[in-house]
Amino acid sequence: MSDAYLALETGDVVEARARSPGAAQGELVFTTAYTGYEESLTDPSYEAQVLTFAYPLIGNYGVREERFESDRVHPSAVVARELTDDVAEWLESEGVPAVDHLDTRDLVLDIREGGAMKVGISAGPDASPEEAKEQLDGCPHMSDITDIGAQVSVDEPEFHPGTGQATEATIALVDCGAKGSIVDSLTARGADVHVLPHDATAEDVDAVSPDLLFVSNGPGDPENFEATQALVEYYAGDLPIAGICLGQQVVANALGGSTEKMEFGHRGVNQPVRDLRTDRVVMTTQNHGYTVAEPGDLEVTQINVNDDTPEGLDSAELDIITRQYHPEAHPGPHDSLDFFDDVLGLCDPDQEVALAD
Ligand SMILES: NC(=O)CC[C@H](N)C(=O)O
Repeated sequence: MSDAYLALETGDVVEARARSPGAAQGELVFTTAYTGYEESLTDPSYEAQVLTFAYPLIGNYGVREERFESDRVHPSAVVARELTDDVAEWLESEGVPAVDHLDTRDLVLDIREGGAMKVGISAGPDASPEEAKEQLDGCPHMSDITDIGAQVSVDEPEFHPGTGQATEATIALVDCGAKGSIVDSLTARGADVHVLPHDATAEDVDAVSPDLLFVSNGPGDPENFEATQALVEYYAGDLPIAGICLGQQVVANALGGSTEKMEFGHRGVNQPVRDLRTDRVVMTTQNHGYTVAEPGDLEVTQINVNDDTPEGLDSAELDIITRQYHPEAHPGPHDSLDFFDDVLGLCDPDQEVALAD
């Protein structure tokens, strides 16, 4: 007998095995990543989503805290063909429902055909299809979760001193749900990083006298990060600006561009990206469900090889550089780590960074 149920927006109820009990709701998405499950599960960008792993076995190299991207698990529930005991016990200790022993190939095809959809989950000894359907009925649309930034951002500024030697830059990093690896990539190159709340004001930014404003990754609809967008509007042209993933989207929205929801997004560790200036293709890690539709004052410098969506935006005039993918990704690939050298180059008036106009 099954002890877990997933109620989908298609009307189907899928039976599964409970590995961590509880009821949950969220936007059902899938990642094709075959490695990096600890990083994915602690990535704040997965807040309010139910993460399905397309790769069939998750947990085969254990659970180690030093690989975490934040201090908690962010998906509201986890779905896989087979979860190891290590991962199931970790998710149970975090109170995050998890299910396995279902055909995740079918689920991924449902998402590919129907788009990212809402799901309700009921798992454990008292689980029922009715409870799963109640969860589904109560699940909000991702774009309606207007306070999602507050759920993942620091409440107070935090300071992370540089550990490397390459630069003496000071960065104001607006935390919209930042992955630890972004801060680490900057401090490892010597930058002092002030992590500021998502709703930081210009006074908060001025208080740390930064050389550059950095907008982090984060969950949900970029249009719900109004305070962060206002900061970018305020500083554009006066301070160099960089961003990753949600950061790219917020920067585009601030500079006359627009964003839109994708059908099922890009989530995986082998997304090919072409640089339009060099024709070089790099492999990238991605996790996003929205995309820049119009780049506004920025120029599209990199595109996704699969669907031509913007992956990199620049402005030489405004000293802005953003990426839709994750150059900092662990365990990799690390093809695009030089992004951070370009970002820090923008802080140094003696350094030439070749940006598109
Ligand atoms: N990783 C991210 O920053 C994701 C950005 C945004 N929440 C999206 O899904 O598109």
